Amino acid sequence: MKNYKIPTLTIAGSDSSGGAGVQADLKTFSAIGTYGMSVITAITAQNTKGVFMVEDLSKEIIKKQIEVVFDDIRPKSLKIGMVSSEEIIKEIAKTLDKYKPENLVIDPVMISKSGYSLLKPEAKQSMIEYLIPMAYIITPNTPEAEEITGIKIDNVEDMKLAGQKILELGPKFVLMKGGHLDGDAVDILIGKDIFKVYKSERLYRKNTHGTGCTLSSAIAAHLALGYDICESVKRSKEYITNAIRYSFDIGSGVGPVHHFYEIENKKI
Ligand SMILES: Nc1ncnc2c1ncn2[C@@H]1O[C@H](COP(=O)(O)OP(=O)(O)OP(=O)(O)O)[C@@H](O)[C@H]1O
Ligand SMILES: Cc1ncc(CO)c(N)n1
Repeated sequence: MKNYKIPTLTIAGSDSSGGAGVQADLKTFSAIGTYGMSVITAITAQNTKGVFMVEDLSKEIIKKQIEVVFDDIRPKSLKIGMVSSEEIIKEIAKTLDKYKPENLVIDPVMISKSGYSLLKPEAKQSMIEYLIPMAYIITPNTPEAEEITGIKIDNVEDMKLAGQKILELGPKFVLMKGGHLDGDAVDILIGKDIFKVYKSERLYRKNTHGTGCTLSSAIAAHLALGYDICESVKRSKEYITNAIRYSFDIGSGVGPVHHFYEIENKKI
């Protein structure tokens, strides 16, 4: 059930076109029905056609945003999206370590759909070392899982293998996203005693900007509302599938998914 007074937080980059990053996260929190807050790590000059410029914020202002939010409105869940440099990753890990947050969802953002690198290559190792072990759940797509594990992923069997290897890095759960493979959109949830497959039909849509951001923030919102991990992933998978189903043309490139499909399709 929605509860707009339950605080959820995103720590991520800003997408000026509103389809991905912090903007997608806040829309998702609102659509699922929680109170959304944001710590911005970087500004991207981005639209539906691509990413044109990126500027990181200083580690000092990132740290301060986290501290003032936690000291005043402790989130019930949070997600981490774009964190581009080693310096920023270390600062976030150090700052969060003080607060021992529950329900930390990590979306290990590396490359935008349009091919722009959002994580500096040399920062990958610090993400593996400092951030991934803190995660309650991490949600890599297949190229990200390949980068993290070195395993080439061509099918569901490879996804399972890579997922197990990521689990050994320390997160409680791994959700391997299969959106980049052919056929049905199959995601796999792996934990010490959990193995679950979430399958949806593949939707042939042009407008898929922000799918990964939206799924991870939907999981964070559902966890904050008190659903367990399996139910949170199930509901979030349904949400992203419908958001893709009702995605729409805005701008001339890859448009956004529809965060508020439920409201728009409801007869008033
Ligand atoms: N064409 C599709 N039809 C149905 N579901 C899809 C499709 N593409 C992706 N998904 C689902 O959307 C969710 C996000 O997966 P995806 O692999 O696209 O994430 P991502 O690559 O991290 O996204 P982004 O490019 O925004 O970073 C997953 O649940 C995936 O199965
Ligand atoms: C700011 C931002 N974060 C994440 C993504 C996902 O690819 C994006 N395109 N932009």
